[in-house]
Amino acid sequence: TLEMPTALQQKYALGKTIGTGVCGEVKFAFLRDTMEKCAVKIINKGNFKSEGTATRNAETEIQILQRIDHPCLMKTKDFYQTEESYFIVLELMEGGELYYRIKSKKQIPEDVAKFYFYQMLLAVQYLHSQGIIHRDLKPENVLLSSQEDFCLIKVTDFNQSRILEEAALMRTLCGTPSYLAPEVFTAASTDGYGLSVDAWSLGVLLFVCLGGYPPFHEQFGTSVREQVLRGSYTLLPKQWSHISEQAKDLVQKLLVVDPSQRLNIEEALSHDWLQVRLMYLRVPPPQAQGEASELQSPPPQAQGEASESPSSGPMRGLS
Ligand SMILES: C/C(=N\NC(=N)N)c1ccc2[nH]c(C(=O)Nc3ccc4cc[nH]c4c3)cc2c1
Repeated sequence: TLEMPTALQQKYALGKTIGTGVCGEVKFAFLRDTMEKCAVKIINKGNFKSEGTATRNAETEIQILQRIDHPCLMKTKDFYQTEESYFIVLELMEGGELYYRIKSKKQIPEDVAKFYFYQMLLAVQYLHSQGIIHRDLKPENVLLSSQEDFCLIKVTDFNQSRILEEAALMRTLCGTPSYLAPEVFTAASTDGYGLSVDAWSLGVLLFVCLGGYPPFHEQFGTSVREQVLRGSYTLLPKQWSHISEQAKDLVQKLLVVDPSQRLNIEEALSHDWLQVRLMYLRVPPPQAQGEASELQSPPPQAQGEASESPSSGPMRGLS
């Protein structure tokens, strides 16, 4: 059985396991004195093969979890550790993992997928502004705040994340640059690749939300590695025929093999698919020339958008 820190037991009552991952599980819990619900992610140190990287990853992750502050990123409420495990207390996301929402619903309605994807973009835009590459964006690491379709999402699991080693890169650039390879200047981090890896993963996430199946999968013949390296995927008509051209355009501009040609987060946020169009601005058909475009009275709930200009910026209220 798992040895729990007494301090954790005193402060929190732990309940059943609500999620299991590669490196641990998530348990339901509540704060004893306020009965506030939360989730405890238990990360086993033991099953880390190479002692070195794992502990460094975990330390980086804890550092990131305690440092980030954004509505679409999971924040740590408390942290404990024992010899063999880390215990991270987090906000409880009642809707569970996006992974199960996709699994049960197959395809997510396009406007719901847009709402989720917009929040993922804001979360990753914030991470990148903090010099953090997530590197492991997948449906298991996107959590939903409720069972509702239009709910808030939070991105989590920074185990693979890297903080751009500005310092290391600066030290490198201090030396004589004449022997430095070009990619060292362009690499946003010392690992030789940059922020663009997250844009690719977001493309895969958007594909799965809209299409209900993954773009790259071992059942499609060649190895997933081959499919990814070639950027070869198929938009099956059955699933994609009713998806808008703009949504497909955004997916295709993210799933680009050459990172320099791939959309970055800012460009994705400015893509047409994510701009809010005034749904109720009706322009008369061409033959009715001269007639001013009439503005129907907006539906009550859209009141807030009434003031937006037709080419309004991205969805407001979340950024
Ligand atoms: C911080 C972290 N991972 N870090 C590492 N793997 N090193 C992580 C990963 C996955 C996670 N999943 C959750 C989480 O709240 N999951 C979850 C799963 C199922 C249900 C059902 C209702 N609420 C749920 C929440 C928190 C969480 C934190």
